[in-house]
Amino acid sequence: MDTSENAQKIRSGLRPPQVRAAATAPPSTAATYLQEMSDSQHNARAQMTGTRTGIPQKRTHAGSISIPEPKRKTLAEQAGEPLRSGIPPPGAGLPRPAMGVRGASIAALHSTSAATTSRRAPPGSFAKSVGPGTRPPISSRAPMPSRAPTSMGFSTNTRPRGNTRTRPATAMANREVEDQPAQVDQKKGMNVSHSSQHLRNKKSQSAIPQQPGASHTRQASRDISGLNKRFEDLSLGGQPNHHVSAGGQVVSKQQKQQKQPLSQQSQSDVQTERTTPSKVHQEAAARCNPLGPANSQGTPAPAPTTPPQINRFNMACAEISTLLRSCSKKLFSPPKSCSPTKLSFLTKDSNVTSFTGWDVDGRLNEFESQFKVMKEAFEGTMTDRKTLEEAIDLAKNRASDLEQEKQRLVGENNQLQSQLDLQRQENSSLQQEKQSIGLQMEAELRAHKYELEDKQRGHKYEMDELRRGFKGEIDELKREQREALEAMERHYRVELADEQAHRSKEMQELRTKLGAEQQDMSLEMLKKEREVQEMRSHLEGLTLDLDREQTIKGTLQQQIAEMSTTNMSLEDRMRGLRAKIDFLESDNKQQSDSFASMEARLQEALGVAEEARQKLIKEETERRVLFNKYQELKGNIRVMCRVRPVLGPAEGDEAKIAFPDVKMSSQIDVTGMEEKSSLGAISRKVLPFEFDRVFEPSVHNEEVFGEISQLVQSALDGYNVCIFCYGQTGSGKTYTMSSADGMIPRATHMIYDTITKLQEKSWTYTMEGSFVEVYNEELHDLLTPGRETKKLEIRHDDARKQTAVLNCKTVALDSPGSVETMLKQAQSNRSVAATKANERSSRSHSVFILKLVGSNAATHERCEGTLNLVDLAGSERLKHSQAEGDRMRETQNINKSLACLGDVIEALGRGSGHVPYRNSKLTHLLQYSLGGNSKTLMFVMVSPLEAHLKETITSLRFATKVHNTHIGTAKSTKKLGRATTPESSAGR
Ligand SMILES: Nc1ncnc2c1ncn2[C@@H]1O[C@H](COP(=O)(O)OP(=O)(O)OP(=O)(O)O)[C@@H](O)[C@H]1O
Repeated sequence: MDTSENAQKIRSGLRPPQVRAAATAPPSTAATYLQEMSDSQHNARAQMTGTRTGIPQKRTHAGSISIPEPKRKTLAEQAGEPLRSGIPPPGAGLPRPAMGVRGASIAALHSTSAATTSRRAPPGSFAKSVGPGTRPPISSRAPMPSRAPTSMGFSTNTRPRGNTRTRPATAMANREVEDQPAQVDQKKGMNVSHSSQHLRNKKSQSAIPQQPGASHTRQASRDISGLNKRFEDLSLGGQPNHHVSAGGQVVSKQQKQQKQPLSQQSQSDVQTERTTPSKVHQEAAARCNPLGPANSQGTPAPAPTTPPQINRFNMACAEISTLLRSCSKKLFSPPKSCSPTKLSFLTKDSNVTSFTGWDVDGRLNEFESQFKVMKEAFEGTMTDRKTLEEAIDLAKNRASDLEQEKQRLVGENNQLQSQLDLQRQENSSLQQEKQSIGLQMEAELRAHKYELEDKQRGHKYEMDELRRGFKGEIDELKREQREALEAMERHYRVELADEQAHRSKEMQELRTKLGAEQQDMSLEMLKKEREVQEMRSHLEGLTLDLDREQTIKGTLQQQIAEMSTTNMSLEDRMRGLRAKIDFLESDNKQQSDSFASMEARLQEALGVAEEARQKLIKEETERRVLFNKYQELKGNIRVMCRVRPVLGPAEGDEAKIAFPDVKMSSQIDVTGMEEKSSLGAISRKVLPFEFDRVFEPSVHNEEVFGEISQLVQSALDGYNVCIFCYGQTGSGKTYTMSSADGMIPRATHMIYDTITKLQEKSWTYTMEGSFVEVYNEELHDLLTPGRETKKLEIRHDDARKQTAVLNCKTVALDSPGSVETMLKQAQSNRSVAATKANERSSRSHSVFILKLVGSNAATHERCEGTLNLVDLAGSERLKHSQAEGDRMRETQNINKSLACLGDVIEALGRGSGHVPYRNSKLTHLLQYSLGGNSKTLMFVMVSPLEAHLKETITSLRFATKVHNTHIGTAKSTKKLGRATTPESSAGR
């Protein structure tokens, strides 16, 4: 065996022999023993590892095996296997990183050597210790008398059953005692503590069997233990951060963290150094040299707090210790018989005949080479020891400082511990107090709970008592309430019945009253209907009477004509008779007879004529009565409307005025102003107005007068008649009233005609006219020039129901031409008065007063009537006045007079006892022509222009208000000389 092979074995886990043992024991014998012990140990450990755990092994350390161990072959089986020479190449089992031995624990080294030499070795390794040949007899293996018959029996010692002491004292036992904790620690991944190492040393010492060379072994063990102890003390004293493993190897904290890879690295280093044994010395020198190149070779640097020389020294010591331990184990191993060299493990299949025996020389040479290497390393280490003593001293000083710090900390710790004890005592007292309070509270809670339950029971009992008590009271109250309700119900039923009876009685009374009222109303209705029927029948009778009278009149006129004819014939006969008388005078007797007959006939004719005249007068009286009644039936106040024509295009647009009532001509529809609704739509309403007669623009004054001629006749018959023309300026009032063919001339002409005709009936009339103006509530005589006029005063004759104006000129209208003269004079005077105002006619009321006084010589009747033809001021001044001074006064007076006229008409319509005639000059002047026996006609004049539409509507509304007024029945002012009135005449 060469040097490299020895070095390889040293790094693979073979322990260097103990120095003392190596020095004392014979080299050959010691080498043989060591080699045999090592092989046996490897075999036994391999078997032990595989059989003891029985679980899949994993490599937790450099020497651990992580793969399942194959089934252990028996020695007999291994003996039959072919011999395999040499140690398996490194890394044949598991790959191992290349690492140095530094930092690897001794246990790891042990495991590594066991794994590499025994467990991982091929069966041929057993041949090195056992040999492939025939196994020597057991007696030849005297050094292991107490060993188990087979290696399997060794596995029982590996179990922690405490039978290691009873195991036969063999080198295997010693190895077992040393390796087992290390292996366990390796499996746990822990470092072996100082005490455990010390204990193992003791165990190993106690486990050494009494065998030859035991004293040397014990001495060597003590030396190694002492050396380890010194190294460990050195490590502990100089490096607090380092621990000593089971083999005395120093492991830093950083190395702990890198334990696994370091272990693997150490394995790799061992494998590497097998091939280069010369590096051992170099490494040892490097380890001893603090400034050596060890760190530069990738070795993990020690902790910064540890001097590098100390680390290297510790590692070198650990390596030395490892080597010494290996040697000592070899020394301690019991002597064995020579192991067969280069033989396979002995198995049942082994060919025992080929066993060649034990190679003692080879093993001895190997041991010697190892010893030399170890000696050299030891010498180098010892040299380094001296170099590192100073570092050790420093470490000791550091240890002393740390010891002082430790003492201080211990003191503080004791102080804190005492405080902690006090706190604990206090805490315990508080806990006790808490417990006592808790108990007290529980007791109080229980007491309170019991008290509460007692009170609840008491309250429940009281509640039951109260409930029972109240139940009776409630029943009593319910009964009383029920009785009260029943009493109230009876009472209210009685009241309800009374109320119903009372209401029924009232209903009955109301029904009776209502029936009576209905009957009264029915009777009233019947009475009214009868009155209407009577009126109608009376009207019909009057109409028939009128027709009859007219017929009679015609007949009488015819009779008169006939009588006139007869009279003429009679006169002719008289003339003939006179001629005949004359003839008879000549013929006396004959003539006398003819004369007498003729006289008789004449007297008869005169009697008939007188009778006819009397009848005619009587019929005229009856006609007046009937005519007045007819006028009364038509109404004492009438309203007629007249629309003037458009004079030309210069006047502007024409308003939309319609006359829908073609037959009666009593309605006028005026399309009103544009109105804008809330939605913005523009519309115009059609406003209908109804009057007694409506005259279209095409109607002339002649036709208009035909309607008022009856009123003129009434005036001739002795009634007061008032005809107004109301309307805005330019509507045709003056045209209607005072124009050449207006109402005034036509009335006068009619009156003249009528008077002439009435003369036949013994009626003679006197007609006087006056023309006044009401301006600013003052009367002005239009027939008197302005400078000559006097203040006019109104005098009323209540007896005659006539009005006289003092200082007013009255013109006797004895001819038709006198009326035109009067009208022209009035117009002339009005123009003179209007010198300061161009529109005087529009701002004053003109009143033409025509008094008619008639007398009937035949009947001695007398009648006095007044015809008032009034041209009112323009009505538009009512609202549009913005005048000042005189104009404003004019306007105010016009408004006042027109308002008073409306008030008077309204009062007359209501039948009020007081009629405000005196509120204005106009109404005061016309007092006896408005109401009473008077007859009133109002013409509302309407302009056809769109521009005057608003005033037109206003005028029409005013006229409608007047039209709805009914004035009492007119009475004739006729005074007969014999107190004959038309009514009395009619009655007759
Ligand atoms: N029915 C008609 N036919 C023809 N022309 C008429 C008619 N009515 C009125 N006129 C003419 O219209 C004009 C105004 O008429 P008139 O003067 O009568 O109005 P008025 O209201 O009486 O005036 P004022 O109020 O100023 O006295 C006159 O020129 C008149 O000739």
